[in-house]
Amino acid sequence: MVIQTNGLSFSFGNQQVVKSLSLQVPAGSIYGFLGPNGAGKTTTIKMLLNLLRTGEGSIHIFGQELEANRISILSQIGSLIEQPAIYHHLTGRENLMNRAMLLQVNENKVDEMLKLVQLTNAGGKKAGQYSLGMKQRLGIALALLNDPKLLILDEPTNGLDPNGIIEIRELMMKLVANGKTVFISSHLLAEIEKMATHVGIINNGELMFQGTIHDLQNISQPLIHIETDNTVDAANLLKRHNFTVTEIDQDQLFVPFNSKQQIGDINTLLIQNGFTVFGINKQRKDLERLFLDITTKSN
Ligand SMILES: Nc1ncnc2c1ncn2[C@@H]1O[C@H](COP(=O)(O)OP(=O)(O)OP(=O)(O)O)[C@@H](O)[C@H]1O
Repeated sequence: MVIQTNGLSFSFGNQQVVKSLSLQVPAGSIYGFLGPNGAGKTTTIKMLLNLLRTGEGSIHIFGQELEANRISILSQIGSLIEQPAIYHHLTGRENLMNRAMLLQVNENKVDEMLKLVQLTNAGGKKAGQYSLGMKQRLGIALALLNDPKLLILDEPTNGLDPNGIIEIRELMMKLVANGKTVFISSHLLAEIEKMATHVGIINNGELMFQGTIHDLQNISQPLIHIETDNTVDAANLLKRHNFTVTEIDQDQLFVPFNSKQQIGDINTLLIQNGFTVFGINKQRKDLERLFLDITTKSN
């Protein structure tokens, strides 16, 4: 394991914001650390980077205890938390040159990094004029300059447009293909699902799920959302025809999605039985619904 925590906890005053977290991040993974705002992601990340002192529990990175091996461990981690530390009056290339000199990294590495994050053409432009996505990529290039084995990124896609998100995703995949391990936090399930190999889900400081992306897909199966003129009767009809109805309220009901054909079959069945179908469509589970499933399944 590249990161392994055991019973990791942290409190701000008497508010416990991280509760007995046991994270397992395998080498070569893109580990998506998923949770709503305020769940405790940034606090956890700060502990992993030794920016906050661990309350209780232990952190091992690269198989070594963090506090006792702080310098050697941190020198092999690249990180980006909150805003990237960029000088806006310098060009992207100058920002990298600056850091390269500090770290005594060969200048060649600067151009290599610009290329990796697709900023070669914009390298001569002032970083203050970069879009948010370009700034994030420059921040990642800065974090990668000393060739770390592990990259820890806190919500790197926050505020990015869809293109910016795709660029970050592609970059993560490239990094992992080059043998790195990436730990990336987000509050968006859809975003994490598209790039992660492993996922940890945190809510109110507690780890609610940890596993491979396939394990997650098993519990985050999409749903068919159906709106008709009589929800209760429609649900009963579907149940009589062996469809599972997972949720029902006044205006809508949900059936687990299996195939497009199944949507057509349900539509036909409802119409043939005299129902008016206002809407029928495939829907991904949002984080709240997923939490609900995880908690009901583990009870
Ligand atoms: N310096 C601080 N002092 C007191 N409470 C704090 C401090 N920093 C964070 N908290 C609280 O700790 C909890 C967890 O915050 P944290 O920033 O770790 O969550 P997060 O999952 O990263 O959320 P976000 O995505 O909104 O940053 C929140 O309730 C937050 O208000």
